[in-house]
Amino acid sequence: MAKVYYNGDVNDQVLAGKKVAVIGYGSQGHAHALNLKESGADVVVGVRKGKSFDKAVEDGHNVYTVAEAAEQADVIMVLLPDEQQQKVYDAEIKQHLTSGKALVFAHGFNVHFHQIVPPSDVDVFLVAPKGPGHLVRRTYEEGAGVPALFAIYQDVTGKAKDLALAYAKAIGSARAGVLETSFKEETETDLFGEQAVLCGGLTSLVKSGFETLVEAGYQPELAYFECLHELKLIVDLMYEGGLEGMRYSISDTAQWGDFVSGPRVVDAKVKESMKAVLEDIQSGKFAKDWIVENQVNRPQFNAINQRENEHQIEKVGRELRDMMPFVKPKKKEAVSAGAKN
Ligand SMILES: NC(=O)C1=CN([C@@H]2O[C@H](COP(=O)(O)OP(=O)(O)OC[C@H]3O[C@@H](n4cnc5c(N)ncnc54)[C@H](OP(=O)(O)O)[C@@H]3O)[C@@H](O)[C@H]2O)C=CC1
Ligand SMILES: CC[C@](O)(C(C)=O)C(=O)O
Ligand SMILES: [Mg+2]
Ligand SMILES: [Mg+2]
Repeated sequence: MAKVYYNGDVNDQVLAGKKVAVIGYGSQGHAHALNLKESGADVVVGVRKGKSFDKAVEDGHNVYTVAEAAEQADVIMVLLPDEQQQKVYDAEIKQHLTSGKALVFAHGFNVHFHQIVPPSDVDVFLVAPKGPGHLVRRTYEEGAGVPALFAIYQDVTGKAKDLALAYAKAIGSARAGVLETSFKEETETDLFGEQAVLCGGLTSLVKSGFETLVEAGYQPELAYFECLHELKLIVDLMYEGGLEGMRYSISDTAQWGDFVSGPRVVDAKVKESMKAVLEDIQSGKFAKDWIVENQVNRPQFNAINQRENEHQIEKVGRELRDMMPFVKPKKKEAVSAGAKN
């Protein structure tokens, strides 16, 4: 079994006396900055002026431009959108990466795909929570945490591993378990997971199920409950007890349908498609396409996003969720076009 690090395995002292700059105050940024601060770390936030900046000030942080934060920090955690990182790194971070500092990421995309080439005299590592930033924050507040991966790309000081683990502990992840990986493995598995299963696979499965029922004449509200709302309740059981734990709670009829119909829907062809998705990630094709899409101001991303938001399942869902205040996002985790913090 892989070595899993927990709080008791971590030497906190390596973070003592170091200033951490959290660059970006979105989904991950706000969670890291608040958790680090409450764990006793010396934190500053670096972000451009706007909603995120104002929110970071409101949350009680010392907030600077990216360049000012990078200049004063020993540990620089880059929590900007992947597609923005190279530009901001070149303009505001690179010149402040003096010898012996640490450059840190929550996802290996830019380093692995050579968009950012760090200088050879700094530590470079990643601490990647395996969950959305708002849950990194929420679970920390509840006394728990989101598991994380860490990977060392460069260890100049000889302390990179200790520092990565101390960072992971300070954001709450060592309460749940921290595993060592490489930049390559983290980047490729994270991209695969979100595309094939967690986000892309799931939204396509949910929409296909919803459309199949509605096109067959069933009520959209019923299709929403069956194919989307109840999913959380089923996934919660899988989260707590794996597939077996979930199957313990469902009826034997459902379990039989799971066994005989599940593989008819997600069949060998789907697995072939998953392999093709993985190959595009491994070859760098996905990364190249995404970088180019951003260079031309995201025409496809924006068009698909608009079409998705107008799908019938979203309209029905908004109406139904308005009637269920208890499913509303906690605090300010609301869906909005603006800052994701
Ligand atoms: N979302 C997640 O839960 C996870 C993300 N990650 C990784 O974490 C990193 C951050 O992602 P995520 O938290 O989703 O990012 P978000 O999009 O939620 O937040 C980005 C932040 O960066 C700021 N920002 C954007 N562009 C600039 C700029 N040009 N100059 C200065 N600040 C800028 C935004 O400010 P503004 O409000 O002004 O736009 C915002 O505060 C990525 O590497 C991602 O892969 C890893 C695990 C999970
Ligand atoms: C599943 C999506 C994710 O990889 C994540 C929350 O871990 C992301 O990039 O946001
Ligand atoms: Mg992920
Ligand atoms: Mg990801």
